[in-house]
Amino acid sequence: MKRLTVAIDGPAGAGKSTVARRVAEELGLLYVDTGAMYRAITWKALQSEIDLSDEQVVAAIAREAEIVLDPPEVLVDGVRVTEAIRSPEVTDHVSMVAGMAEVRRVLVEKQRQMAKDGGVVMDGRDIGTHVMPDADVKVFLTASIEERVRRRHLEMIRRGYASDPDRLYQEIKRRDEMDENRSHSPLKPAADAVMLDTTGRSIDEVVSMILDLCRTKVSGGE
Ligand SMILES: Nc1ncnc2c1ncn2[C@@H]1O[C@H](COP(=O)(O)OP(=O)(O)OP(=O)(O)O)[C@@H](O)[C@H]1O
Ligand SMILES: Nc1ccn([C@@H]2O[C@H](COP(=O)(O)O)[C@@H](O)[C@H]2O)c(=O)n1
Repeated sequence: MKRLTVAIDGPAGAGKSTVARRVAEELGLLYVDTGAMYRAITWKALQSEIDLSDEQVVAAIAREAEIVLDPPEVLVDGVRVTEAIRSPEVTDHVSMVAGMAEVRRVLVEKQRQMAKDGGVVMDGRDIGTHVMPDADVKVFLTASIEERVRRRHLEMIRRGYASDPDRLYQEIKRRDEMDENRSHSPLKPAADAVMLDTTGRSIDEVVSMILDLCRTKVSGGE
Protein backbone atom coordinates (compact mmCIF):
# COMPACT_ATOMS: atom_id res chain seq x y z
CA MET A 1 0.00 0.00 0.00
CA LYS A 2 1.28 3.48 -0.88
CA ARG A 3 2.30 5.33 2.26
CA LEU A 4 1.19 8.78 3.39
CA THR A 5 2.17 11.84 1.32
CA VAL A 6 2.20 15.28 2.91
CA ALA A 7 2.62 18.54 0.95
CA ILE A 8 3.56 21.71 2.82
CA ASP A 9 3.70 24.94 0.82
CA GLY A 10 3.84 28.61 1.64
CA PRO A 11 5.80 31.84 1.33
CA ALA A 12 9.37 32.44 2.51
CA GLY A 13 9.96 32.13 6.24
CA ALA A 14 6.50 30.78 7.10
CA GLY A 15 8.10 27.84 8.93
CA LYS A 16 7.71 25.15 6.25
CA SER A 17 11.06 23.40 6.61
CA THR A 18 11.05 23.55 10.41
CA VAL A 19 7.65 21.95 10.76
CA ALA A 20 7.95 19.63 7.75
CA ARG A 21 11.13 18.10 9.19
CA ARG A 22 9.48 17.64 12.59
CA VAL A 23 6.33 16.08 11.10
CA ALA A 24 8.46 13.68 9.05
CA GLU A 25 10.45 12.67 12.15
CA GLU A 26 7.31 12.10 14.21
CA LEU A 27 5.72 9.94 11.50
CA GLY A 28 8.91 8.18 10.39
CA LEU A 29 8.61 9.56 6.85
CA LEU A 30 11.18 10.88 4.39
CA TYR A 31 11.61 14.66 4.47
CA VAL A 32 12.25 16.44 1.16
CA ASP A 33 13.18 20.14 1.20
CA THR A 34 12.60 21.18 -2.42
CA GLY A 35 13.82 24.73 -1.76
CA ALA A 36 17.23 23.21 -0.98
CA MET A 37 17.21 21.66 -4.47
CA TYR A 38 16.60 25.02 -6.21
CA ARG A 39 19.26 26.53 -3.94
CA ALA A 40 21.71 23.73 -4.82
CA ILE A 41 21.35 24.43 -8.56
CA THR A 42 21.73 28.17 -7.94
CA TRP A 43 24.88 27.53 -5.87
CA LYS A 44 26.36 25.37 -8.61
CA ALA A 45 25.51 27.91 -11.31
CA LEU A 46 27.15 30.70 -9.30
CA GLN A 47 30.23 28.53 -8.74
CA SER A 48 30.44 27.81 -12.45
CA GLU A 49 30.60 31.56 -13.19
CA ILE A 50 28.18 31.23 -16.09
CA ASP A 51 25.67 33.85 -17.21
CA LEU A 52 22.89 33.15 -14.73
CA SER A 53 20.25 34.53 -17.07
CA ASP A 54 21.14 31.92 -19.74
CA GLU A 55 18.31 29.45 -19.21
CA GLN A 56 19.80 26.72 -21.42
CA VAL A 57 23.11 26.70 -19.53
CA VAL A 58 21.42 26.75 -16.09
CA ALA A 59 19.11 23.95 -17.23
CA ALA A 60 22.13 21.87 -18.29
CA ILE A 61 23.57 22.36 -14.80
CA ALA A 62 20.26 21.20 -13.29
CA ARG A 63 20.24 18.10 -15.50
CA GLU A 64 23.82 17.15 -14.66
CA ALA A 65 23.90 17.96 -10.93
CA GLU A 66 23.64 15.12 -8.46
CA ILE A 67 21.75 16.50 -5.47
CA VAL A 68 21.68 14.46 -2.28
CA LEU A 69 19.29 15.47 0.52
CA ASP A 70 20.33 13.81 3.77
CA PRO A 71 18.63 16.09 6.31
CA PRO A 72 20.01 18.39 7.50
CA GLU A 73 22.88 17.90 5.05
CA VAL A 74 22.75 18.84 1.36
CA LEU A 75 25.37 17.65 -1.14
CA VAL A 76 25.88 18.66 -4.77
CA ASP A 77 28.13 16.37 -6.81
CA GLY A 78 29.59 15.07 -3.56
CA VAL A 79 30.33 18.54 -2.13
CA ARG A 80 28.67 19.44 1.18
CA VAL A 81 26.77 22.71 0.61
CA THR A 82 24.43 22.71 3.62
CA GLU A 83 25.38 26.22 4.76
CA ALA A 84 26.59 27.59 1.42
CA ILE A 85 23.13 27.26 -0.18
CA ARG A 86 21.71 29.58 2.52
CA SER A 87 24.17 32.40 1.73
CA PRO A 88 22.74 35.82 0.83
CA GLU A 89 24.20 35.44 -2.69
CA VAL A 90 22.29 32.20 -3.32
CA THR A 91 19.15 33.62 -1.68
CA ASP A 92 19.31 36.70 -3.94
CA HIS A 93 19.44 34.61 -7.14
CA VAL A 94 17.42 31.48 -6.35
CA SER A 95 13.97 32.77 -7.35
CA MET A 96 15.28 33.82 -10.77
CA VAL A 97 16.67 30.30 -11.30
CA ALA A 98 13.44 28.78 -9.95
CA GLY A 99 11.50 30.79 -12.53
CA MET A 100 13.14 28.87 -15.41
CA ALA A 101 10.75 26.34 -16.95
CA GLU A 102 13.37 23.72 -17.83
CA VAL A 103 15.03 23.91 -14.38
CA ARG A 104 11.62 23.32 -12.80
CA ARG A 105 10.89 20.41 -15.14
CA VAL A 106 14.16 18.69 -14.20
CA LEU A 107 13.75 19.23 -10.45
CA VAL A 108 10.05 18.33 -10.39
CA GLU A 109 10.93 15.02 -12.08
CA LYS A 110 13.52 14.30 -9.36
CA GLN A 111 11.00 15.27 -6.65
CA ARG A 112 8.29 13.00 -8.07
CA GLN A 113 10.81 10.19 -8.23
CA MET A 114 11.53 10.64 -4.51
CA ALA A 115 7.80 10.61 -3.74
CA LYS A 116 6.80 7.73 -5.99
CA ASP A 117 6.40 5.15 -3.20
CA GLY A 118 4.84 7.63 -0.76
CA GLY A 119 6.03 7.92 2.81
CA VAL A 120 7.14 11.50 2.27
CA VAL A 121 6.72 14.99 3.68
CA MET A 122 7.74 17.51 1.02
CA ASP A 123 7.87 21.27 1.42
CA GLY A 124 8.12 24.00 -1.20
CA ARG A 125 5.98 26.35 -3.27
CA ASP A 126 4.24 24.05 -5.78
CA ILE A 127 4.04 20.71 -4.00
CA GLY A 128 0.27 20.54 -3.46
CA THR A 129 -0.53 22.19 -6.79
CA HIS A 130 1.96 20.52 -9.11
CA VAL A 131 4.55 18.09 -7.71
CA MET A 132 2.15 15.91 -5.67
CA PRO A 133 -1.37 17.03 -6.68
CA ASP A 134 -2.73 13.82 -5.15
CA ALA A 135 -1.01 14.27 -1.77
CA ASP A 136 -3.03 12.86 1.14
CA VAL A 137 -2.52 15.97 3.26
CA LYS A 138 -1.92 19.46 1.89
CA VAL A 139 -1.11 22.40 4.10
CA PHE A 140 -0.50 26.01 3.06
CA LEU A 141 1.44 27.70 5.85
CA THR A 142 1.37 31.46 6.17
CA ALA A 143 2.35 34.15 8.67
CA SER A 144 2.36 37.92 8.39
CA ILE A 145 5.44 39.31 6.66
CA GLU A 146 6.40 41.16 9.86
CA GLU A 147 6.34 37.86 11.77
CA ARG A 148 8.36 36.09 9.07
CA VAL A 149 10.98 38.85 9.09
CA ARG A 150 11.14 38.71 12.90
CA ARG A 151 11.67 34.93 12.87
CA ARG A 152 14.34 35.08 10.17
CA HIS A 153 16.10 37.95 11.96
CA LEU A 154 16.22 35.96 15.23
CA GLU A 155 17.48 32.93 13.32
CA MET A 156 20.31 34.91 11.67
CA ILE A 157 21.42 36.32 15.04
CA ARG A 158 21.23 32.82 16.56
CA ARG A 159 23.43 31.48 13.76
CA GLY A 160 25.98 34.25 14.38
CA TYR A 161 25.28 36.34 11.24
CA ALA A 162 24.81 40.09 11.02
CA SER A 163 21.17 40.76 10.24
CA ASP A 164 19.29 43.83 9.02
CA PRO A 165 15.48 43.51 9.37
CA ASP A 166 14.89 46.09 6.61
CA ARG A 167 17.00 44.11 4.16
CA LEU A 168 15.26 40.87 5.22
CA TYR A 169 11.87 42.51 4.67
CA GLN A 170 12.83 43.56 1.13
CA GLU A 171 14.37 40.14 0.34
CA ILE A 172 11.34 38.16 1.55
CA LYS A 173 8.88 40.50 -0.21
CA ARG A 174 10.82 40.32 -3.48
CA ARG A 175 11.13 36.52 -3.35
CA ASP A 176 7.40 36.09 -2.59
CA GLU A 177 6.48 38.38 -5.49
CA MET A 178 8.72 36.50 -7.93
CA ASP A 179 7.39 33.13 -6.70
CA GLU A 180 3.75 34.27 -6.93
CA ASN A 181 4.08 35.84 -10.37
CA ARG A 182 6.19 33.38 -12.35
CA SER A 183 4.47 31.70 -15.28
CA HIS A 184 5.25 28.07 -14.30
CA SER A 185 3.63 26.59 -11.18
CA PRO A 186 3.54 29.84 -9.20
CA LEU A 187 3.26 29.93 -5.43
CA LYS A 188 -0.42 29.59 -4.51
CA PRO A 189 -2.49 27.33 -2.26
CA ALA A 190 -3.93 24.17 -3.79
CA ALA A 191 -7.74 24.31 -3.91
CA ASP A 192 -7.90 21.49 -1.36
CA ALA A 193 -5.11 22.73 0.94
CA VAL A 194 -5.73 23.46 4.61
CA MET A 195 -4.76 27.10 5.24
CA LEU A 196 -2.76 27.48 8.44
CA ASP A 197 -1.77 30.95 9.66
CA THR A 198 1.12 30.39 12.06
CA THR A 199 1.30 33.99 13.30
CA GLY A 200 1.25 33.81 17.10
CA ARG A 201 1.45 30.00 17.09
CA SER A 202 4.44 28.11 18.42
CA ILE A 203 6.34 25.55 16.35
CA ASP A 204 5.02 22.77 18.62
CA GLU A 205 1.47 23.96 18.11
CA VAL A 206 1.80 24.02 14.30
CA VAL A 207 3.48 20.59 14.22
CA SER A 208 0.75 19.18 16.39
CA MET A 209 -2.01 20.62 14.13
CA ILE A 210 -0.42 19.03 11.05
CA LEU A 211 0.06 15.70 12.85
CA ASP A 212 -3.66 15.78 13.71
CA LEU A 213 -4.50 16.27 10.02
CA CYS A 214 -2.25 13.32 9.11
CA ARG A 215 -3.72 11.04 11.77
CA THR A 216 -7.26 11.94 10.75
CA LYS A 217 -6.38 11.06 7.16
CA VAL A 218 -4.78 7.74 8.14
CA SER A 219 -7.76 6.78 10.30
CA GLY A 220 -10.06 7.36 7.36
CA GLY A 221 -11.63 10.67 8.42
CA GLU A 222 -11.68 13.87 6.36
N1 LIG B 1 5.53 28.85 14.53
C1 LIG B 1 6.73 29.41 14.65
N2 LIG B 1 6.96 30.27 15.66
C2 LIG B 1 8.15 30.87 15.79
N3 LIG B 1 9.21 30.68 14.97
C3 LIG B 1 9.05 29.82 13.96
C4 LIG B 1 7.81 29.16 13.75
N4 LIG B 1 7.95 28.37 12.67
C5 LIG B 1 9.21 28.56 12.22
N5 LIG B 1 9.87 29.41 13.01
C6 LIG B 1 11.24 29.90 12.83
O1 LIG B 1 11.18 30.77 11.70
C7 LIG B 1 12.36 30.65 10.92
C8 LIG B 1 11.97 30.33 9.49
O2 LIG B 1 11.45 29.01 9.46
P1 LIG B 1 11.73 28.05 8.25
O3 LIG B 1 13.13 28.17 7.77
O4 LIG B 1 11.23 26.72 8.63
O5 LIG B 1 10.78 28.70 7.16
P2 LIG B 1 10.55 28.30 5.65
O6 LIG B 1 9.11 28.53 5.38
O7 LIG B 1 11.09 26.95 5.38
O8 LIG B 1 11.41 29.40 4.93
P3 LIG B 1 12.07 29.42 3.47
O9 LIG B 1 11.00 29.13 2.50
O10 LIG B 1 12.58 30.81 3.31
O11 LIG B 1 13.15 28.39 3.48
C9 LIG B 1 13.23 29.58 11.60
O12 LIG B 1 14.16 30.23 12.40
C10 LIG B 1 12.24 28.81 12.48
O13 LIG B 1 12.85 28.30 13.64
N1 LIG C 1 9.02 23.95 -4.64
C1 LIG C 1 9.78 25.07 -4.66
C2 LIG C 1 10.70 25.33 -3.66
C3 LIG C 1 11.46 26.47 -3.74
N2 LIG C 1 11.32 27.29 -4.81
C4 LIG C 1 12.19 28.46 -4.99
O1 LIG C 1 13.38 28.31 -4.23
C5 LIG C 1 13.54 29.41 -3.36
C6 LIG C 1 14.23 28.96 -2.11
O2 LIG C 1 13.35 28.15 -1.35
P1 LIG C 1 13.45 28.08 0.25
O3 LIG C 1 12.23 27.33 0.66
O4 LIG C 1 14.71 27.36 0.58
O5 LIG C 1 13.51 29.49 0.73
C7 LIG C 1 12.15 30.02 -3.20
O6 LIG C 1 12.15 31.41 -2.92
C8 LIG C 1 11.55 29.76 -4.57
O7 LIG C 1 11.96 30.76 -5.47
C9 LIG C 1 10.39 27.02 -5.76
O8 LIG C 1 10.24 27.80 -6.73
N3 LIG C 1 9.64 25.91 -5.69
